[in-house]
Amino acid sequence: MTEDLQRGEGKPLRVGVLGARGRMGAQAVKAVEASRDLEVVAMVDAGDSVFEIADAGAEVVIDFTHPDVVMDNLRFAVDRGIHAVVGTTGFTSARLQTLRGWLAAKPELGVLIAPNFALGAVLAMRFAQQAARFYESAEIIELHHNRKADAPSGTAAHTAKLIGEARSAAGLKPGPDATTSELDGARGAAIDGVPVHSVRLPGLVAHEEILFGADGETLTIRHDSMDRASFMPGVLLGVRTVPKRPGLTIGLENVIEL
Ligand SMILES: NC(=O)C1=CN([C@@H]2O[C@H](COP(=O)(O)OP(=O)(O)OC[C@H]3O[C@@H](n4cnc5c(N)ncnc54)[C@H](O)[C@@H]3O)[C@@H](O)[C@H]2O)C=CC1
Ligand SMILES: O=C(O)C1=N[C@H](C(=O)O)C[C@H](O)C1
Repeated sequence: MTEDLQRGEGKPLRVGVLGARGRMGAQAVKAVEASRDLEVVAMVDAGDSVFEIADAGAEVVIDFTHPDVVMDNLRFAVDRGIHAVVGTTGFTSARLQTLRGWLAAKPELGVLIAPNFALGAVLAMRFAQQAARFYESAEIIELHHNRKADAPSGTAAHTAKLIGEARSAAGLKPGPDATTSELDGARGAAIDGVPVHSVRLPGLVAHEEILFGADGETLTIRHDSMDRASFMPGVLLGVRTVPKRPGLTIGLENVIEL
């Protein structure tokens, strides 16, 4: 059965891409264009008018832009009743609260925010969440290309939050750590009690290592995206699913149902 028939409409879903000339946006445009059941109707980047998205009749918008502009983009999409699939980072709990408020006025609308669209990264986060209750001590190292705008990565921040929540649910506190003298930044940034270390190097794409330690053993969970192609199946799944998922969904794991 073709994807068109699966949608039961025979008409491709109309997609607008924000950040269309960026590293991720450009790949997303290609991936959507290669899908028979989807159609790119607007490509918008910095300096273009966001109104092009609405004027073109986009039903879903994909956002891979910048943490500084993503909330304005979402405000625009929600106001105009356009579903959104968001890969851009920078979602604090205050931002998510604001977004939930906007969506309350549009109960039919779906917004999916995924810290990472790569299947392996989603699995790594899930495995880390499962391991967290068995280990008091955990640290994260995230490694990315040197053009990345933000640190730590959205994926690392989300992973740390999942570990923190799993530990609290199990009644665990962060494990003993005798280091009392340190150069600023040497132990990374603490997120929910988990130290997160960021590496930026040309040659890298997107990588994460989650390390757990206990007496006499360590457990390392590692994921590597060597190519941005790794994100595209997740992005396409998000685009096809979001019109059927009203409200705010955070994390691709809720769409794949691991
Ligand atoms: N969730 C995921 O799986 C992934 C998320 N990301 C995130 O996606 C975001 C973008 O990453 P890259 O593509 O590597 O960055 P990039 O810098 O290559 O692309 C961003 C693009 O957005 C454009 N832009 C800036 N302001 C805009 C606006 N107001 N309207 C439309 N376009 C605008 C820029 O001109 C640029 O072309 C980052 O936050 C990054 O962390 C990146 C890879 C995977
Ligand atoms: O900027 C990137 O490249 C990536 N950003 C996302 C993040 O911050 O977690 C996802 C992935 O790590 C690639």
